[in-house]
Amino acid sequence: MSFIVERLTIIGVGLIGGSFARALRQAGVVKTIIGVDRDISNLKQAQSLGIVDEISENPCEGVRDADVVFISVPVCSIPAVVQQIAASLGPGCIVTDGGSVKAGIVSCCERLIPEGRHFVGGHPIAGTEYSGAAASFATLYKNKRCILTPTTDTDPTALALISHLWQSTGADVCSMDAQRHDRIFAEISHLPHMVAYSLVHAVGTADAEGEDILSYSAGGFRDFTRIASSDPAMWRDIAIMNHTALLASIDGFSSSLAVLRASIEQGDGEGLVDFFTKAKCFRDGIK
Ligand SMILES: NC(=O)C1=CN([C@@H]2O[C@H](COP(=O)(O)OP(=O)(O)OC[C@H]3O[C@@H](n4cnc5c(N)ncnc54)[C@H](O)[C@@H]3O)[C@@H](O)[C@H]2O)C=CC1
Ligand SMILES: O=C(O)C(=O)Cc1ccc(O)cc1
Repeated sequence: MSFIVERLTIIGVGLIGGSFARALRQAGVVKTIIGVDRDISNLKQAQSLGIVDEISENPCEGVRDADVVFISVPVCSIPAVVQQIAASLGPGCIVTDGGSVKAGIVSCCERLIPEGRHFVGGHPIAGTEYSGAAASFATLYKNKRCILTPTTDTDPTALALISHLWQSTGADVCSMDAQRHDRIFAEISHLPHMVAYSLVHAVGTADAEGEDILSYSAGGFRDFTRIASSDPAMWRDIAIMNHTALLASIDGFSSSLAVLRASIEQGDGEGLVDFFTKAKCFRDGIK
């Protein structure tokens, strides 16, 4: 077996960190995996499930002698974790992350990483509405995209190693500018989560007569709103950190909804068919 990495530390052994560990272990490319998490019961469960070999509640202790550190905690906590561990990173150590927002994280973390250590921003485009180590699984990243967001300061060897690790999980790796990443994912991921949360919120609170409206939900409502079961703290952080791009996406969505509302108000059947046909074409074109 040829290891690419001797010691990998995962800070935040939840769905994303736990799945990264499981996939790399299955691929046989990492020798020892150390898990760090502030939730000790989650951490012990990760160890008993064989996701990590060693555990620590102390991030500075956990990263000692690590070759690679993967940070998979909610996005607003990522720079704080990097600040906490910075002085404990050994020479040549590569720090990377799996956060859903990139520009703020990359600029903060590049500033925080000491000389001779490296940072590479990343985001696997795969997940579920579940959280915690027990929800993780080895095939989460198989045939899914993973986006890396290098800058002109990124060390090419560090970038190549992180890319190789993600490829070992079965992911298709590509690189993109962090600002562009945040604009794209505001539209295709963050907006849909906001719409799903607000739809369920609206329908749930519209039940003034106590008619238990939600109990009548059919497949369409359930399919469309699955992601509204996602972790609220994770989505609070994403909404706050990507607020500029997300507000622009919400405004675009509001305009689209206003066009639809006007067609309904005016009884404009042709306008409605045009609107639905255009949307159906976009949807049917997704591979
Ligand atoms: N859930 C999803 O579908 C996806 C999530 N992401 C990103 O991955 C990251 C992790 O998300 P999940 O794995 O879903 O969350 P999770 O809730 O399953 O796991 C996060 C873990 O981090 C721990 N944690 C939180 N703050 C910490 C801190 N300051 N120090 C140490 N441990 C801490 C929690 O106890 C938890 O075990 C987030 O940044 C999220 O934006 C990226 C792609 C998909
Ligand atoms: O559950 C789903 O379908 C998701 O969309 C998961 C997801 C959540 C956040 C990301 O940054 C990427 C993927």
